Amino acid sequence: MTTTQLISEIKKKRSFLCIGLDVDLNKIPQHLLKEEDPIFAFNKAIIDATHHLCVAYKPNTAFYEAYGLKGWKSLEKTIKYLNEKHPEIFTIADAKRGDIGNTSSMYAKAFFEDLGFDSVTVAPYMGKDSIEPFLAFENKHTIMLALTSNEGAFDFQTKLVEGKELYKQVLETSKTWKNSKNLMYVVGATKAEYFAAIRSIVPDSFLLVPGVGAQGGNLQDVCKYGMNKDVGLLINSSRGIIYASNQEDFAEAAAEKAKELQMQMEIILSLQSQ
Ligand SMILES: O=C(O)c1cc(=O)[nH]c(=O)n1[C@@H]1O[C@H](COP(=O)(O)O)[C@@H](O)[C@H]1O
Repeated sequence: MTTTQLISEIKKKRSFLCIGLDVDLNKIPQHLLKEEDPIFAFNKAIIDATHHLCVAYKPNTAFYEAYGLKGWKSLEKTIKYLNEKHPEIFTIADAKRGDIGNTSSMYAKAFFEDLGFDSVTVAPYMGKDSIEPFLAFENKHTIMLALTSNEGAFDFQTKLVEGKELYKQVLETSKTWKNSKNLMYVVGATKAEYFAAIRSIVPDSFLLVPGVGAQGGNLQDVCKYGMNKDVGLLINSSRGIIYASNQEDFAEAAAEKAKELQMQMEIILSLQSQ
């Protein structure tokens, strides 16, 4: 999917919500465990109930890898279902990969070609040659960690390197890489006070913003400093939406939570256009 298509979908749906499909068999309604593929059954019900409210889904691969081959098959079925039924929805493989060049090329093939995701998350620690193999894919997007939502973000990302915070160095350097137009960045919703500084370095890039909901990030604060002329934000919530109920009504409960966020986004978008 191109960035232009993503922007037009945001405008159409009046939403920049991304729903995280982080499926934990201990948290899903127990009646689903009777299904042949409980993870896919859960995802399908969530997607069917929420697809009109969001513009992206983000399965975090850890939640599938943890169940071995079965889990990977559930991930495959989920992305296939999304691509066939909702090709207008942006898909993110949250895998946080990145390795020496030839290995990164294989990761990129796995997520972009074999599975058919629109994007994949990567970690920048190994530098340029670990990220450029992902960027080489046309109309695919590489979402690089910039300033993460967790407490450990302060261990390295905000430390001064040659007089400048490391996350700023990462953002600036990444702009010099080949095909950097295919980059998006992860910035945690819990770090709202950093958005203005981040936008001054990457004014036009999309930011994937996790940390709203279960981690306590605030949507209004993020939008105030993080939005650009194209919106430029994908706000992710995983547990806050998909585990709204663990009973038979789980999909409707998830849709209600998604609707709450979408309505707040609609208000923010209408204020922005005034
Ligand atoms: O790359 C991510 O998506 C990510 C980066 C980050 O800084 N913080 C963060 O929480 N995430 C992911 O975003 C999701 C957040 O889930 P909830 O806290 O349940 O909404 C998880 O899949 C995390 O792995």
